[in-house]
Amino acid sequence: MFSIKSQVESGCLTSVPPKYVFDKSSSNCISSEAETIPTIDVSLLTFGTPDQRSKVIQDIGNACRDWGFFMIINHGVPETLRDEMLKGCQSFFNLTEEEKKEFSGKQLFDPISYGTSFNTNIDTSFFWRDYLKVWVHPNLRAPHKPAGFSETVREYSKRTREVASELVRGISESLGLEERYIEKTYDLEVGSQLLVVNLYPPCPEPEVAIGLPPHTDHGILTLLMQNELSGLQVMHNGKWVPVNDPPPNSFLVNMGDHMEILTNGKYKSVVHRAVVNNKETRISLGTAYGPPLDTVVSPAPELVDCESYGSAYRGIKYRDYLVLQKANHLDSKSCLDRVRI
Ligand SMILES: O=C(O)CCC(=O)C(=O)O
Ligand SMILES: [Fe+2]
Repeated sequence: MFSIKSQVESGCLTSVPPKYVFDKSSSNCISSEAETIPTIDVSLLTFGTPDQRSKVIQDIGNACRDWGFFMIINHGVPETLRDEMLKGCQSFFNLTEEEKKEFSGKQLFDPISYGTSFNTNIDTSFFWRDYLKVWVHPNLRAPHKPAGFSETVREYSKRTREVASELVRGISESLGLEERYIEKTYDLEVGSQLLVVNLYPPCPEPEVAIGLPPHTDHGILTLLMQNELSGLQVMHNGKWVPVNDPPPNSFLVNMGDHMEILTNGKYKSVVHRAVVNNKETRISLGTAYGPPLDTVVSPAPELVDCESYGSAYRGIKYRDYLVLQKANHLDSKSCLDRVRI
């Protein structure tokens, strides 16, 4: 399997090969309005006055309900660490194909896997994307190449995990639950954390290919950052909202399928996609937080309105959900639809 990076760098691609042509026609309506994606100052959760704290919790709740997606600033992850992480990822992808081959995982739960597209065994059209996936919690296993990368991955994973935990506490409160409710009920302290690095090389015909098709993320929430190039689009009120010019040093946060399951649909996972450009390589780094792999997640009883609707999703082991997602086409909310009651 050739990485798309090596194909682009071979200099032979003047058009998109047929295998990479992706039909966007079923849902390609780009929002023309200047939509404002909410921005949350997360430092107020820890350092704000009681009034500022309750206001920010309310803002988080509104952002989760209305968008399922928001940006965070003042999160405490140093800019130098973010830069170092981006450089480390770039250097990883710059290793030779021979060197990277060592990391091409064979199984879904291999601690490290390097590959291209999503699942080349079943993808009907390939995505213009190479990836590196690393399980960084509860056990950290990072690539031993390039030099120094594993230390950066360790530090980045630790610092982003702290931010995610803070956010989950705020989200718990925004639902009227005790601050640590979600964390305790779903054992998040020993939960899974999967780092996904996406590399999207320049594409000769960006309009006919896709970096990542419309999909939702499997975990509870995802923290995402990118190099200076845009490409992420978020589905909002039936239209794609391009995420251009996020505030400097911000993370993008999106609700995953397990947030939708555990809140019984109160906070929905958000469909998003990554488009490509014809100029430069875009890199994005997503960190997905979830429960331990063997935890069965079902809607929190406190959030199930038994009198009217009852549980909207059946309980499923996080591990089984991941298997289900990987065995099927990455396609909007199709995986979540399988656990809906
Ligand atoms: O590249 C992006 O902005 C999106 C990445 C993404 O959606 C993912 O890794 O799940
Ligand atoms: Fe995603």
